[in-house]
Amino acid sequence: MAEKETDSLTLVDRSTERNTAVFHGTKVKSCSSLLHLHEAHELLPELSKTSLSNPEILRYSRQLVLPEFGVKGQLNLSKASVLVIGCGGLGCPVAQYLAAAGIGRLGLLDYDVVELSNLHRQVLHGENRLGTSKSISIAKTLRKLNSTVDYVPYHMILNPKNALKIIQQYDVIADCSDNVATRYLINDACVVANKPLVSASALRWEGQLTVYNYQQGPCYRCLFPTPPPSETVTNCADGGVLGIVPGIMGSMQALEVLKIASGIASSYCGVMLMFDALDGRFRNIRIRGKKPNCVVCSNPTEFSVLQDYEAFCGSSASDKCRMLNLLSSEERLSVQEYKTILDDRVPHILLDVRPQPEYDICRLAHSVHIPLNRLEEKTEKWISVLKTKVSELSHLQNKEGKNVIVICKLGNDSQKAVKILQEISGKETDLLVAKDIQGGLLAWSKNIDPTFPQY
Ligand SMILES: Nc1ncnc2c1ncn2[C@@H]1O[C@H](COP(=O)(O)OP(=O)(O)OP(=O)(O)O)[C@@H](O)[C@H]1O
Ligand SMILES: [Zn+2]
Repeated sequence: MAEKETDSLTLVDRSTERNTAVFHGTKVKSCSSLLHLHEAHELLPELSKTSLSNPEILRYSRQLVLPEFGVKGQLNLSKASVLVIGCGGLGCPVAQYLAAAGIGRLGLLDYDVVELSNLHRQVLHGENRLGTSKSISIAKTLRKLNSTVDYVPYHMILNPKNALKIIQQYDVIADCSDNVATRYLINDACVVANKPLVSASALRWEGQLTVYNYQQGPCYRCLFPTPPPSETVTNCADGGVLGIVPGIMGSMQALEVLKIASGIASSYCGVMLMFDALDGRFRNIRIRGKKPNCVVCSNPTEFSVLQDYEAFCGSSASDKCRMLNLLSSEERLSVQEYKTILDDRVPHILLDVRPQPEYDICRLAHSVHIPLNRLEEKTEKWISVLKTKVSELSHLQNKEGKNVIVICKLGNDSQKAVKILQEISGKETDLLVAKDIQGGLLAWSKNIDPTFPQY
């Protein structure tokens, strides 16, 4: 049987690929073909002229026998360089599969350090890496998986000053970042440097993927010329994410990077993959082509000075917790001031406006719960729920009215809630005096009660 299958390998196609073995995958029947690569190699010395070494042939054998990939694909991959920007939920699977597949050089860029809340999805780090650089952590882990890859960790933030210089040094760029300012920066630098950009995102139960600036396809700005309002953008810390979702999207991203780097075209130029993990559904949708008057790709040579992306997007490229400032300082309490209110037994209601799942995780025992989205509805039903809660506590009446102190996780949603309460209060005179707690429950845990959980 082994002999028969060895026969089915066409070993050298000298007319087109000198010194390169070409395997006719349609004839290679099963994974036992690994054996035959070796047998063939020993039997026919011509094969040793391939640029793949014996250990490489063995290591990559299962992908070498794929006719669409083959030795040529492997050699292309081994000469290719990929920059992974963001070493988090997407960056981990991207880096892992590219390293395993035998990419030549792998740039790993992230300014951040590993946190405990990263580990459910950022699976190349580990408990022993908490507080250490994410980019260096990935390089360390992957050196154990494939020591032949050239890993280049960059423990730094990608910014307008360094982006072009770094991106120019790589063949394909993978955007595994998590904020809009960085996405525009990477896009613009890729257009200027003329690099294909494989871009993915994952949040909650959903993922998206597409390839920009590739084969005359659109760039990110062609599709999204202006950034979304910063208050509408959510990150994983606020919105949540199931770890497997970036795992799936990052694997898809690695696949498209591999196809481009090995010389197989990507399937996602002008097409966007939409993944819904709750429904278990993948959909491919056609997206708009290049925008003729796109400010970057209509004239990339003019666009050589990268701009201030944080100002352009109205949001930071590094802060995980965006801090809103919707209230005046008189309308806000520090956690220390709130502690004094508790100690002095000042009458008040503590209104927690976090979503139900977060309230289920932890809460201050005396709090009353109405999620912000319910308050935002401002329907009669929810106003009356609020009024009932307040009136139930009528003995808490102060001279000025009834104190309602609002708390959330970080002190952003609580400000929005105070605004709504003020509006309601304006209509229903004498109802309440609303203030929020700066920094929310995270500040409470950090500054007042270290036993209170952080999440
Ligand atoms: N401009 C940038 N330069 C370098 N790294 C960046 C930049 N923007 C984002 N990143 C990195 O991209 C990664 C995105 O991954 P992900 O969203 O899974 O992680 P996270 O930000 O640690 O998560 P969480 O929001 O739960 O704290 C982060 O590690 C972040 O530090
Ligand atoms: Zn464009």
